[in-house]
Amino acid sequence: MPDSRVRLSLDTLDRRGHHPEIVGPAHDPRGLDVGIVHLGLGAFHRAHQAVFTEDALAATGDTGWGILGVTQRSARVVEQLRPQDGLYGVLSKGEHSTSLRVVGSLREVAFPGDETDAVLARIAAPSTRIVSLTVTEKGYHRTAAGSPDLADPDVASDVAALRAELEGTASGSATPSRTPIGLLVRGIALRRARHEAPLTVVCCDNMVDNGPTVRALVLATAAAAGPRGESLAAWIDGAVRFPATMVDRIVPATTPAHRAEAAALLGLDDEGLVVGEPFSQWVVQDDFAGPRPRWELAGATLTGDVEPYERTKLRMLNGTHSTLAYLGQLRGHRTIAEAVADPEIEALARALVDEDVIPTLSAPDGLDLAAYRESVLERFANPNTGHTTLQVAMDGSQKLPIRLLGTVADRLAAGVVPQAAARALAAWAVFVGQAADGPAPLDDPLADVLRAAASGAPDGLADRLLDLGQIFPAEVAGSEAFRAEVRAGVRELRRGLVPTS
Ligand SMILES: NC(=O)c1ccc[n+]([C@@H]2O[C@H](COP(=O)([O-])OP(=O)(O)OC[C@H]3O[C@@H](n4cnc5c(N)ncnc54)[C@H](O)[C@@H]3O)[C@@H](O)[C@H]2O)c1
Ligand SMILES: O=P(O)(O)OC[C@@H](O)[C@@H](O)[C@H](O)[C@H](O)CO
Repeated sequence: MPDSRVRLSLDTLDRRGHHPEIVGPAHDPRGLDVGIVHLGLGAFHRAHQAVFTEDALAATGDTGWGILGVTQRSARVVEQLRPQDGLYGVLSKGEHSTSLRVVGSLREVAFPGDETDAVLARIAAPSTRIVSLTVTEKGYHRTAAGSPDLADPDVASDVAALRAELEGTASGSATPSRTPIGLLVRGIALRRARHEAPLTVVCCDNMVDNGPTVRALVLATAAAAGPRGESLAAWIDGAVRFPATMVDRIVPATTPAHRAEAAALLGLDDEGLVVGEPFSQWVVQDDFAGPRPRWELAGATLTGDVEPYERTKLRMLNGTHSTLAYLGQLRGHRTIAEAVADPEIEALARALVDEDVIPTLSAPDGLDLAAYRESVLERFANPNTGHTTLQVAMDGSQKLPIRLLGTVADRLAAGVVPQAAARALAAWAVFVGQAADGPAPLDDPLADVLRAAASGAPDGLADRLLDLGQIFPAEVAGSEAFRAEVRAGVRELRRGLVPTS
């Protein structure tokens, strides 16, 4: 029996357990060169794009698509993965099955806090053809209008560094980058200065029009750096592509229990372990400036139009996920699986999908939306992922506009007041009110604003939150009928009922 105190690494890989449920890596990691720089080396990238990339490499024998993973908020992930030579396991937890695969496509890791020079050089390297991102919604540092938040000191620091680099006044080693978009634009500037090779930026965050959204942020950030920045923006406009994507796999935060389970299987400790459901889907707009991995050979869909997939997924899956998270929190359910097993919550989730969301969708490629709803609810019911309601509930100010408010705006424009969506927002409002009052921290970049809005007379809670222009667009906040529904939902929840429409 291998010693479970030994860490997974290239040197220890052949000491791993050989149970049938353990596979990988699908190729020899030592033979891979970096061709992708990934910004936001969280759990999701490791369980999703890195796995698709590894499978594509295994299918073609191509060795040019190893990944450099960049983590910007803290060096912790680098500390976990560098001693493991980038190797990590993905523990797949189905309702009735468990398997573990070791992934070897991640070849390098970096923390821009002290390695900005190295990351910029990698983005600029001719062998790099793709920069991908999963930095969470708040990682984009946008204003309510969607432009780069130039008043944010982190954004301002990257813009100042970019300006100095473009004007040749920067000296010594690079100013540490503090934002993903700043890092990306500075890397593209260096690439243009060195050889002008085209590049493709693949956003894999859950955002509406994620590719075009990142493109607009990149162009505006470049243009904010003075006349040379404007010239850079014009070059990017022609040389860099920003395909849209739809990404789907439920990947909860890894727990010590997951690590213990994987160590028992593998016979090696794995600090970089991630956990996911068996299901995985990736739809990518086939609009690349240069070569790309043959992800379609790994099961991805490369298509001309991602929008119907993206809208369906964000509104049906993510909108329902957030609804389950807030109602689940209010009714004491720790996990999403427990929340969806609560009949009253499930009834509201079904009403949300059937009455509010589906009328706003055109099914992609003939997808049966009722069957999709069932598959989503079934995935949520998987008790073995352990996805917590608290994790899904975090950052509501960033998620709700993407997941629910598009549905609300479309229904209001069609002359219908979406009652289930109003109840979902009421659940968020009561959750914010309770979190603001209680001992648990409110995990949201707008926590201070939310806390201020939550204080005051309880009867005005819904209206004070709906008045926040950073979250609610005028077409939603301006509907008195919709406000009345949200208020009614808050009153019912306060009486301890799950409101149903
Ligand atoms: N986990 C999932 O089930 C899942 C599924 C589909 C899509 N996604 C997308 O992937 C994103 C990341 O999910 P995850 O599970 O990897 O989360 P995670 O918490 O494991 O990782 C988050 C990553 O984002 C970076 N980040 C966060 N805030 C940042 C900031 N302000 N500036 C710079 N970087 C920042 C972190 O450094 C980290 O690399 C989600 O927000 C979502 O858009 C996740
Ligand atoms: O990852 P977040 O925190 O942005 O959102 C939490 C979940 O709703 C989300 O990650 C889903 O699990 C995912 O979108 C499924 O593909």
